[in-house]
Amino acid sequence: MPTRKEKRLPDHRPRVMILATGGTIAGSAASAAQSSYAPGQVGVDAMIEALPGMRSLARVRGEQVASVGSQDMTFAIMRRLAGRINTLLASDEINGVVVTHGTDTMEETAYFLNLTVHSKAPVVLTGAMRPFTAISADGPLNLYNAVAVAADPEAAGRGTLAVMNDRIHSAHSLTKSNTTAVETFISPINGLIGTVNYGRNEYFRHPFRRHTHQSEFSIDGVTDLPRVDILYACADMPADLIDCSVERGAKGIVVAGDGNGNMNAATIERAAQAAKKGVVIVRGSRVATGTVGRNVEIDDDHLGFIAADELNPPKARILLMLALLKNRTRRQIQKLFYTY
Ligand SMILES: NC(=O)CC[C@H](N)C(=O)O
Repeated sequence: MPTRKEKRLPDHRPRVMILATGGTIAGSAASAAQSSYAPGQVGVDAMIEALPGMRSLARVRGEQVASVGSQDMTFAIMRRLAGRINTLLASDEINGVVVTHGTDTMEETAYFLNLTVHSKAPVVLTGAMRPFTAISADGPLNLYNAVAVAADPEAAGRGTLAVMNDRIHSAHSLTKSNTTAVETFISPINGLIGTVNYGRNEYFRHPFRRHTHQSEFSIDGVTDLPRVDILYACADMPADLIDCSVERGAKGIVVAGDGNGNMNAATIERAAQAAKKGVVIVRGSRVATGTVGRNVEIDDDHLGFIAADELNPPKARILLMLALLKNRTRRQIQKLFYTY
């Protein structure tokens, strides 16, 4: 029996746009076995040229949106990406989009796009842990697999995805778990969306939370996002970090709490005062797995805090920034954390 892909005639191949932003996938080192390298050096056309086999999956074009290591990713670039993807997918000329991206903040851009792209068409982030020039570079196969998923109608309606190391992750669950290993990405909350093996895709589930075409968030006409800081909790945390953020103009603070979103008594007191003044305090966790629930050891109802539920601190920050674009009550903001 011929497979679905073998039956496709060449001129019926789906059209996939690769939007490149830099990262290790475009990284270059002086030699093939060298741990120091510069991310974001190889252009999108060179990456496409290096993978002629990709053309059997899709008609592929590329655009260079940025050339940064993703530690330098900005909301300005994310907004530009979201705008370009919305335009491309509204035109019906593109069936799916791949975004090449550094891995450091891939989960943040993936989650931002999950909330601000309004289309069912596949949007797939990918990257690499080894530079383009390395021995056993992982980028080419990741890119090949990402194109296979972006070209696949079965990937549609599953929100923004990330394809790394043969795995398909949802933007909601994806997180980086190792500083250097190729198997760095995990989906610890709701599990994997699927797997992809040399362009053969298998899906296990749809994301449980709202995304993309169901999202109520829009960045049309938005030039600035409100400042939201992340404060990392630890034993004997200095409580005046809260005051510093408020003084610098933060409209919201996500505390990467210890354990189940905890912080010491002094920080709770300063955070409660900030909350009374209108700053939105979200309790997340510095722990990589598990959720943060309301009113466990901290009385959120009384203190006016929000629980991050399934979102890690950087994603909680993004949801809060978008939520603060409109006047919303604490109750409404908490509901967003249960919804997205
Ligand atoms: N593996 C990577 O992509 C890390 C490289 C770089 N720090 C980035 O995030 O772009």
